[in-house]
Amino acid sequence: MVENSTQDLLYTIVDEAPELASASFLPIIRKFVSSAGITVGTPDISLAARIISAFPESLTDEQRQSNDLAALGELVKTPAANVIKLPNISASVPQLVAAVEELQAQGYALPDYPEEPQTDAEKDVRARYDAIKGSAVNPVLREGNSDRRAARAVKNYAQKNPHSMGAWDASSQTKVSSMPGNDFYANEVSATITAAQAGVAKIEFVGKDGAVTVLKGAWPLDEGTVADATFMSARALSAFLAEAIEDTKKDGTMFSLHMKATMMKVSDPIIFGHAVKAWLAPVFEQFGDKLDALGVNPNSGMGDLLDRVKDDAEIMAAIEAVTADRPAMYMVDSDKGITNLHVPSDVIIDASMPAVIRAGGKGWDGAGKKGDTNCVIPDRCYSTVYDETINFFKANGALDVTTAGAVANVGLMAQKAEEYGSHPTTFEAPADGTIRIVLANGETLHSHDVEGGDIWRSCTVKKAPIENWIQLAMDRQRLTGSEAIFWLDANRAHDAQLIAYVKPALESAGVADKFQIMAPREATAQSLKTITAGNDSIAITGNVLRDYLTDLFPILELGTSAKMLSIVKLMQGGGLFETGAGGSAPKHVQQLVEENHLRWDSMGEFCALGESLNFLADAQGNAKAGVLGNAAEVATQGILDHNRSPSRKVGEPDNRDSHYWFARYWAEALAAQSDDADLAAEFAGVAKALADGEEAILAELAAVQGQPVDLGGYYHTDAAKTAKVMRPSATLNAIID
Ligand SMILES: NC(=O)C1=CN([C@@H]2O[C@H](COP(=O)(O)OP(=O)(O)OC[C@H]3O[C@@H](n4cnc5c(N)ncnc54)[C@H](OP(=O)(O)O)[C@@H]3O)[C@@H](O)[C@H]2O)C=CC1
Ligand SMILES: O=C(O)CCC(=O)C(=O)O
Ligand SMILES: [Mg+2]
Repeated sequence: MVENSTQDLLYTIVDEAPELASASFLPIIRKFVSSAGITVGTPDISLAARIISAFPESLTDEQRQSNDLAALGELVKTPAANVIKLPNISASVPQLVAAVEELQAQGYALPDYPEEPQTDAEKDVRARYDAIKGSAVNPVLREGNSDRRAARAVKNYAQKNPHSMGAWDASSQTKVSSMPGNDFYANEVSATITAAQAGVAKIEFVGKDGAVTVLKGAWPLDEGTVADATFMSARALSAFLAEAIEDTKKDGTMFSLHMKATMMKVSDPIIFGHAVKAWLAPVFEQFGDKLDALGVNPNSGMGDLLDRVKDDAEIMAAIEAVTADRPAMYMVDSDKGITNLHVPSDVIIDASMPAVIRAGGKGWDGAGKKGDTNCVIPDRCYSTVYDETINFFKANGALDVTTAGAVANVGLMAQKAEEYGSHPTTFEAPADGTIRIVLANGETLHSHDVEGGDIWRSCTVKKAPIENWIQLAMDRQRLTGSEAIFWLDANRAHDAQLIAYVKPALESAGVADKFQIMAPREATAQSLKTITAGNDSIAITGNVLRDYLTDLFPILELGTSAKMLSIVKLMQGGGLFETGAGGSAPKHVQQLVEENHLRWDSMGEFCALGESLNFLADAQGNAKAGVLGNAAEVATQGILDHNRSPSRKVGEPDNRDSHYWFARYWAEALAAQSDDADLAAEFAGVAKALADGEEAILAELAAVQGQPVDLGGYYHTDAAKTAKVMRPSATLNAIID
């Protein structure tokens, strides 16, 4: 990516819906910013590109691609970084395998994903694929803490144009179920590394026979790092899941499981696998050996399992019998029979729980019927947030969007903070024994007795990111004057260590009276009360709650997290501007392919673009960039004022129409400003052409909808075919190109 790193602005190439949107929007951006001499690079961090770049030796010269993610990971550690980052796929194993198969079918001689690697060569292939799996991009790029909030204009728009919300009533049977104990919450221990303890540590497993296996060596722990260890008992988890299924049946509700198998790529697929086994327990008991022989891995989900056993009538009959006896199950797509347990990447807690809550506590069952659901979230570290939210709405009714205030977030995220950085230090205990952290000085920091199958993990967060996060919180509070709450639980080992950083920092800055420290449950209740009264709150949280709350509150307040401003102030001075707080919306691609309508809302891209251009103006003293940035903000406002966001339904304006309008408002704002006469003169012509072409352009965009389209791939689409689909207006293209 030598070439990208010298560009003024980097706009990432990703996957699925946001990438389709880029096919239409990027040419517009390029045209506008080139007038200010701003160059745009496009580092490719898509799942397909990351796979391709990992196996150069298997590919032809033409097929090979550079490792743009690694280069970008270096760039974000420099003040020069100015990156607009769109959401990308964090792949589960079934998605990774599907992407590899698609590339193979396109002629890429990639190795298969080895399910059970035996030889050294297979182990090497597996290690390369494992590095691509799960949340492999965001932790690399997020070299700063997170500032996510709704721009004022976006919030005003939502209050004036409330989205639909399901009603909540006190008789709702929807609830959250979590383990009573022996989970990550119960077993957590934590310490802050002292100077005497700093150095290269290791994680060891000690068997009952005293034999020591190093699970992770060469593990540097710096002074000031908060280092935790905890585990979830596999036995307790299985018992809990079996009970939760029975309990759901008694309630007459539907069973749903909410977790983050993508970001927590080691622990959560295992937990997910336990749920698959619990659901089909009698089948696993009776046919365990056969299932093994067929290569069934419950962690990959029911979809993979069914695919492997479909020709075995006996097993299929047993599955049918168990299913008939189970409660209803929460569906991802009831029309297609895709259940909650189909693949670990379909139900992702940050998006899935808010969707249930926004709908008034409702999910959809296999018959396509709406109903109450038992939301199973095994671990208690954060489940209390959802439990409290549900209790609040049962007691108070749904949020009134027209008057509600906003919850912004300041999230501790930098340098692979906390749980989301823990996959290299998460292990399934190989047998009964002890797992311990041994420090450079020989001291044992933490030690747990475990049983085979228990999920043990260590999470760390470094000192500089913690201090930067507290500073960012103080800045945001000072700028807004809002209520500000550190969501930290004094009774949780990790949080207690953070509180030991937070309290003295606030006191020495003389602002302790401006902040509160509350456990997640209490903070949830307090924040909901605050926004219900029409006031704002800042949630200052760790990395997991950053993720969860920046979907939960925006989805309740704005109807979607796609409209969020999502700024990562890089610790070395650069800027990373994420677009919205949501994901890559696979359902939107499906709709485009079936009926050529893309309902993806680019509001996140619009907001990020304005921020990035204004950042560039400051960083490079490029006044023209500032003029473009201010005009982009006016255009964003125009989209809101004139209701130009995409509609959900085929035949109505979609994502492409919104890009036309954005270009038009952007050009008009540039023509109208008086800070830069050259830009005003140039864009007066563009604005006129766009206005004159309005009727033709909108007609050309509307004409293509309603028919299926071919993108030449899913994970690795054909660029020419995609451009053809996403840029169907010859009149618009003639103005832009
Ligand atoms: N920053 C990142 O890189 C992130 C990546 N991801 C990845 O994205 C994928 C999908 O994740 P998932 O949990 O399904 O979450 P998504 O946020 O992609 O989808 C959930 C739903 O939110 C709505 N939505 C999200 N974004 C938009 C948008 N811009 N415009 C309109 N509606 C939107 C859609 O609702 P509806 O269908 O009702 O229209 C969508 O189905 C996964 O691979 C995940 O790992 C997830 C989060 C962040
Ligand atoms: O990295 C991921 O897998 C998802 C990121 C995410 O959900 C978020 O940052 O909000
Ligand atoms: Mg998220």
